[in-house]
Amino acid sequence: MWQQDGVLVRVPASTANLGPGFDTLGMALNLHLWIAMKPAEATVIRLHGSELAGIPTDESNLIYRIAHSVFSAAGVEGRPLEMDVYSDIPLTRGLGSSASAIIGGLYAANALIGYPLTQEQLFNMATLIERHPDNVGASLFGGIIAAAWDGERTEHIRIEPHCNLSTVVAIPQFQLETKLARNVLPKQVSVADAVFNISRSSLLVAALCSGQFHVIETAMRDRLHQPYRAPLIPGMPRILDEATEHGALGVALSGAGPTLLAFTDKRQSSALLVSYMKKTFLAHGVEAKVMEMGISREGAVCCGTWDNMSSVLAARINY
Ligand SMILES: Nc1ncnc2c1ncn2[C@@H]1O[C@H](COP(=O)(O)OP(=O)(O)OP(=O)(O)O)[C@@H](O)[C@H]1O
Ligand SMILES: N[C@@H](CCO)C(=O)O
Repeated sequence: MWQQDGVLVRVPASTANLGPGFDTLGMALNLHLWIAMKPAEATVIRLHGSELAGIPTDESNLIYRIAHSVFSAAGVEGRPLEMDVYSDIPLTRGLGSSASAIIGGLYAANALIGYPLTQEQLFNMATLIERHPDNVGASLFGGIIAAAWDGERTEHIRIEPHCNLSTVVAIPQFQLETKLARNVLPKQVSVADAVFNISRSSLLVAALCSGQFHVIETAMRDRLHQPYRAPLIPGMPRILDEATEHGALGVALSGAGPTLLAFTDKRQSSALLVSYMKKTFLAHGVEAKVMEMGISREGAVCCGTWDNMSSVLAARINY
């Protein structure tokens, strides 16, 4: 049952909420985490690239612990693992790094023992760990995900992204932990704010399904989390107000932030938007990497065996 040659798994980053769909909407992005995993005599974890600084390389490693939860859920006796991990996804920026690690650990371990668990089981396990289904759903299934979680089970529908839809992301150089950005949220909201978000979120899903881009500006507005998180991110209110004047279809905080994500139409240049977001963040004292980023239609995939990791590393960091 164990794949002795090991597995190589690739998982996309993700953006959550898309404005009004707090803890509900997620979308996969073209930035990736790679995990090579195989059974070994003793545990060895090697991290590659500059994005994983500070992540533990002993058995407290999140991916390692998650892999063992799969063996236990599948009724398989756990074994030590040799793992190589490389990531393009910056940590604690609102691009779903923790969700990609959770999905990567679940998916790689399940592949390593011959796929005893279904995708739905992996999704339920991932949501239980992350406590909301938006990022993990997007990383697992790719595309755009609308999901609901009742504390045990998740239901989701995957929406195929429209062929003309793309994004620009502005990634500030500072970190913001999701835990901190959730702690600033109110415990209760008004009916007026709840209705505001339900209407925008419904409109956004309809727009994404039907390709009616003209409503995205209105449909990405939010009153449940962005106003409370804005003081943590200098420049955010101005960019949310003005980005559509510079070519964005709509704009929102990506996940818990600090990254901002704008939807764009591929048929139009996004150069003006990129320079506007960069300059505006800078005017508020924030260095940010701003770039066009495609939507990943593919979720987590097994893309080879252990040996194939060397070519991933050679291509990504010139080993
Ligand atoms: N590849 C990885 N391996 C192990 N742990 C990871 C990995 N990627 C992320 N993590 C853990 O997840 C933490 C970041 O999670 P956090 O939820 O704060 O941010 P995020 O997932 O990047 O952002 P968001 O949830 O807003 O999209 C890291 O500090 C680290 O503990
Ligand atoms: N929906 C989550 C995404 C970040 O993990 C939030 O906004 O807190």
